[in-house]
Amino acid sequence: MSDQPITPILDRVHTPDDMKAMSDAELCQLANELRAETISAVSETGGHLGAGLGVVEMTVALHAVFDAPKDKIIWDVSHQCYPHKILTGRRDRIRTLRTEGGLSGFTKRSESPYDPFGAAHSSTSISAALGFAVARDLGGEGGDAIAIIGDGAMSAGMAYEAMNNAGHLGKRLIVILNDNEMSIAPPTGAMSSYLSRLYAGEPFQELKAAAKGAVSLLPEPFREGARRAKDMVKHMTVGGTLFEELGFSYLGPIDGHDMEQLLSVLRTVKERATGPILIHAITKKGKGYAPAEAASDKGHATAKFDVLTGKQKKAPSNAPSYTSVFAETLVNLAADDPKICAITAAMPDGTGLNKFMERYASRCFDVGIAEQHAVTFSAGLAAGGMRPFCALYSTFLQRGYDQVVHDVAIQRLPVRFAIDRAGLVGADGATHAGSFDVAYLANLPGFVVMAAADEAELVRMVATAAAHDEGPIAFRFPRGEGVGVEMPENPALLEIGKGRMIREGSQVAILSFGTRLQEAEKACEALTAKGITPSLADARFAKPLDRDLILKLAATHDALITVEEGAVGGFGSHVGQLLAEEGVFDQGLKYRSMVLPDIFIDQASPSAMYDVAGMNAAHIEAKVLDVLSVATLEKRA
Ligand SMILES: Cc1ncc(C[n+]2csc(CCOP(=O)(O)OP(=O)(O)O)c2C)c(N)n1
Ligand SMILES: CC(=O)[C@@H](O)[C@H](O)COP(=O)(O)O
Ligand SMILES: [Mg+2]
Repeated sequence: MSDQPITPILDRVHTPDDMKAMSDAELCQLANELRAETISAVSETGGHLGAGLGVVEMTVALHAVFDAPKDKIIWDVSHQCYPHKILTGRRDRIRTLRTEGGLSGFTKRSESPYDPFGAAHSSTSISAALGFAVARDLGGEGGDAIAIIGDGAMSAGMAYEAMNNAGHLGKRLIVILNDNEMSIAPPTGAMSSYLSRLYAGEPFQELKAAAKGAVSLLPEPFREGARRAKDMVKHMTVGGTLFEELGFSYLGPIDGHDMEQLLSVLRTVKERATGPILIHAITKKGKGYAPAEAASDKGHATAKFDVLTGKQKKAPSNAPSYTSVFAETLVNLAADDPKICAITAAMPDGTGLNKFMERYASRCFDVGIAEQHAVTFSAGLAAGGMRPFCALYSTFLQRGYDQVVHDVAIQRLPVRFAIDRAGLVGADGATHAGSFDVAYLANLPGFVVMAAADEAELVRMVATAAAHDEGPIAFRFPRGEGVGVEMPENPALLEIGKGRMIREGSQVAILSFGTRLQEAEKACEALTAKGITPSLADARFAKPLDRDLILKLAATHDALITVEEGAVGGFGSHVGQLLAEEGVFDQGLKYRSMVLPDIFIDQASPSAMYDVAGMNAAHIEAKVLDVLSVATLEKRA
C-alpha cells in the first residue's frame, strides 16, 4: 500500500460540483493536495508526470469556474489529464492508469462524461472544441467549449486550421495556450520563439505597469472586466498579434500557477467572452516536484519511481532497444555518406535521433509536431539530392499520409521512412498502436516495405534503405528491446524483395513478417514436440513480395500461414492476392493470414495485447493444428 498523501480538501471532491462552494483559499490548498496525489499515483503507475504537474492549478481553476460536464473541457494530447481525472470522479482508479483494464493515460469518451473528447495525438483540441461550440449554437447540448493546448502542440498545422476557422465563425470559444516552453524536448520553431517574445521582452514579473496601460488596449468586451480584474491579474499585456489576426482576442500572458490570476481571468472570460479568445498561460512542466523540474524532459514520461528520491524503477535491459539500434546504425552510415540526413517531428529522444543530432546537427531536423511537413520536407530533401531518413512512430505517420502518397510515392522520391513503434505498444494503448502502416504503404506503387524480425535484421534494413535511391523505402520495428541476437559488424545489403528460410519442414509453412518471428519459432518448437515440423520463413518484405519463395512454399506444403503485427490489408492480404492471381488455391492450398483483429485494443503489456489479438506462440500453434486438421479431414473425405 502506498503512503498516500494526506488530502483533507481533496477528500471532499468526488466531482467538480464539490468544488463550487470552496473559497479561493481552499482552492489553493486543493491544488497543493492534488499535486501531491498526482505525484503519489504516478510513482506507482509510471506515465506522463511532468505535463500534469504543470496544469494542476489550471485544472482546479477550470473545474471551479466552469461547469463540466455541461461545459466541455478538452485537453490537447491529454497526457496532462491525470489531475483532471482525479477531480472528476476517478481518484479511486487513478492508480490503475495505463494498465490492463485500468484508466487510459489519455482522455477517453467511453471512460467519463467529463472526457468530452478523446485525444493522445496532439493539436486536435481546438478543432474539437469548435465543433462543440458550433453544435451548442445550433441548438445542441453543452455550454462552453474550452481547449487547453500546449506550446508544443501549437507547432502543428491543424491548430492553425482550427483557429483560422474559429476566427472566421466568431463563435464563443475559449482556448488556453499552456506555454511551458517544452514539447517532449525543448520546443523548436519560430512559433516557439514568438511565444517567448510575448513575455520575454520585459521580465515577466514586472509587467504590472504595462498591464494598467494595456487594459485600455483590450477589446471592448474585456475592458471593463479587465479593469475590475486588473488588480487581481498581476501580469497582463496585449500581445499575441498572430492570434488576433486569426480573429481571437488575446489575453495574457498570465501566470498559470497563480490561482488568484487564473480564477479572476477565467471568471472574467466566462462572464464576458463573446467570441473566440485565447488565454496565454505561462506554466512550468514538472512544477512542484524537484526531480521532474530538474529532468531534461521535465518528467514528460516516467517509469514507476520512488517519491522521496525521484529514482525511477526501470526493469534491467537484456538487449539494446530497436530504437537505439536504428539510431546507432544511422549514425555509423552517415559518417561515410554526407547525403544522409534525418528528420523527426518533435520526438528526437523517442526516435533516437538525439544521437544523430549530437553528431550531425547540420543534417538533423526537428520540425516540431508537424508530421505532414516532416514528410514533404523529406521529399524536398530527396528531390534536392539528399538521402533523408524520416523517423516517425507508425501511429504518427498516419498524420502525414497524403503527403506520403502525393509528395513521395507519386514522384517516386527516395525518402527513407524509419517507422518506430510498429505493432502494439503497451501502456499508450489504442491511440498509439502502430497497426496500419503496412496496409497504407504496401499498396503504394513503387514503395519498398520491410519489417525487421530482430535487431540484427534492423541493422541490415537501415543499410539497405540508405543504399536504395530508386524510390521510397520503409522499414518498421517495434517499441522496446531486441532479442539479444549477435549484431552484424558490416551489414550486408538485403536483396530487395527477397525473404529467407528459417527452418525447413513439411505440411505447413509459416511465413512471418516482422518480430512475430520469435513467437512463430516458439510455436514450431512446441509443434515439433508433437511430431509436426512446420517450415518457417521470414518474409522481410511486404513489398515487393518474394514471389519465388511464396509460390515455392505454396507448392510444397498443404497449408501456408502468414503472421504480421498489422491490420488486415497488409502483408497477408498481398500474399493472398498473389496466391489467388496465380491460381494456387485451385490446387487446394489451405491459406490463413494472422493479422490484428478488427478492434482497437486498450492498454496492457504488449504481450497481453498480443494475447487479445490472438498472435502469440500458442495462437500460432493452434492455427497450425487447426489448418492441419482441416487438411487431414479433407484427405479422408
Ligand atoms: C501528432 C502527434 N505527434 C507527436 C506526439 C508525441 N507527443 C506527445 S506530447 C508531445 C509534446 C507536447 O508538447 P506540449 O503540447 O507543449 O505539451 P506539454 O507536454 O508541454 O504539456 C509530443 C510531441 C503526439 N502525441 N501527437
Ligand atoms: C504522449 C505521447 O504521445 C508520447 O509521450 C508517447 O507516449 C511516447 O511514446 P513512447 O513512450 O513509446 O516513446
Ligand atoms: Mg509544452
